[in-house]
Amino acid sequence: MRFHKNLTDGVIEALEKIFNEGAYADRALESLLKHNRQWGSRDRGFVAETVYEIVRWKRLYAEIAGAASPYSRADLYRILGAWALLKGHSLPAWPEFSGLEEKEIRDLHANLVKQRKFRESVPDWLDRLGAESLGEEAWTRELEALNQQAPVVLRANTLRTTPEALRTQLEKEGFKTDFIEGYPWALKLQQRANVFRTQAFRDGWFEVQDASSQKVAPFLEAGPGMRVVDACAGAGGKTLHLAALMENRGQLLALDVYPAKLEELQRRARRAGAYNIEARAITSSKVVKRLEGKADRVLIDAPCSGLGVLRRNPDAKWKLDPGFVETVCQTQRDLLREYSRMVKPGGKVVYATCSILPAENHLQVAEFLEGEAGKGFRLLKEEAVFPSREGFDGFYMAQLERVG
Ligand SMILES: C[S@@+](CC[C@H](N)C(=O)[O-])C[C@H]1O[C@@H](n2cnc3c(N)ncnc32)[C@H](O)[C@@H]1O
Repeated sequence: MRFHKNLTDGVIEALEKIFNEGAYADRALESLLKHNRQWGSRDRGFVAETVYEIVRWKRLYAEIAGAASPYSRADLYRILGAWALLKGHSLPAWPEFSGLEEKEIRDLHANLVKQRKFRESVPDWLDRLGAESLGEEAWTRELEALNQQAPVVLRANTLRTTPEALRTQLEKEGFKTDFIEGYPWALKLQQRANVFRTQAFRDGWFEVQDASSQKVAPFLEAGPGMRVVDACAGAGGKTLHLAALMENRGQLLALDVYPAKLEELQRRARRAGAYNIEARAITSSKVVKRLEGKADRVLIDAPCSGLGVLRRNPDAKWKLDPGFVETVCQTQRDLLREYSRMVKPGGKVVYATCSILPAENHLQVAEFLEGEAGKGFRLLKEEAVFPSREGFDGFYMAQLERVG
């Protein structure tokens, strides 16, 4: 591979924003690519992949490069150089890479990877928390899986098409996909690509949605004609799937505390041809109170640590802290208690997270069921999805029935 200075400068600019200014990796990249429209698709691919690789393996490469936060440009270039040498690329004779010796770097690497926290690049606190929560062996396995690059998975929107017709259409547009056994609406791209420019996307034939995430809406068993509340709807990943499963019939209320997310949801709903969705911002506790005992189904896709989706958001490793995990657990506790009341007797609630931590998952549900608010509920089924086993994101879902 030949390095081009304008591209490596772009990589360094994005890393500075992500590591030193706390920018989200996807946003930093989006803005960089927007400002460099002259880059061709290969160049864009190089920049995006290099940034994500370095974000994913930050701790390992920073240690090898002897760089400490906040990183100077010289630090970041040394990190980039160490990454490139370990990938087998030869470095151009630029002053930014001077002093980087391949043998020395390989020796340092061989030594560091003996420790999981360097090999898998995680902060100490997270490594401890994961090992304490899941056990050493399971945590090692999950961390390794969470550091793989995620495949691009689409969900065929059955309000507009079928998985088979979508596959044919995408092939016509130059994108090869495979069905995934056990995931009826999922198509996996054979090669990573930007599918948002396709006619199929513009026509609302699919959403990009990980295979594990596609399990959540069916878990709620919502059908046409029901009154369904998606209590933490965000930009609507699960809401759109629910609308399709409800065949556009019945009422689907999408709630969230952030109106901007709901606006995005409404844009997506129009494209998807989902017409039974009503988006409502939670501006006060009254919004939820008025719905008490009214819904046939309630989905609580709770805010969480996001530890199950680190493959997609590797920068979360560096942005999370123990305080955030504690706060989010408290929020989950509150939401489970308050939002479950929206379901009517005989109705069902699904509590879901994209985390693999028991404290956010089955322990949270067990605590709810033991408490006062959980007295009228019973657990019908639960499923924990682990990236090492399924090859997709980590998720958890529990289906509860209101019996009293
Ligand atoms: C895991 S995300 C939901 C993702 C979304 N369901 C999807 O499939 O795309 C959690 C959502 O909960 C929202 N949230 C946070 N606090 C909330 C609260 N108190 N009540 C309702 N929603 C909340 C966040 O804004 C975020 O959109």
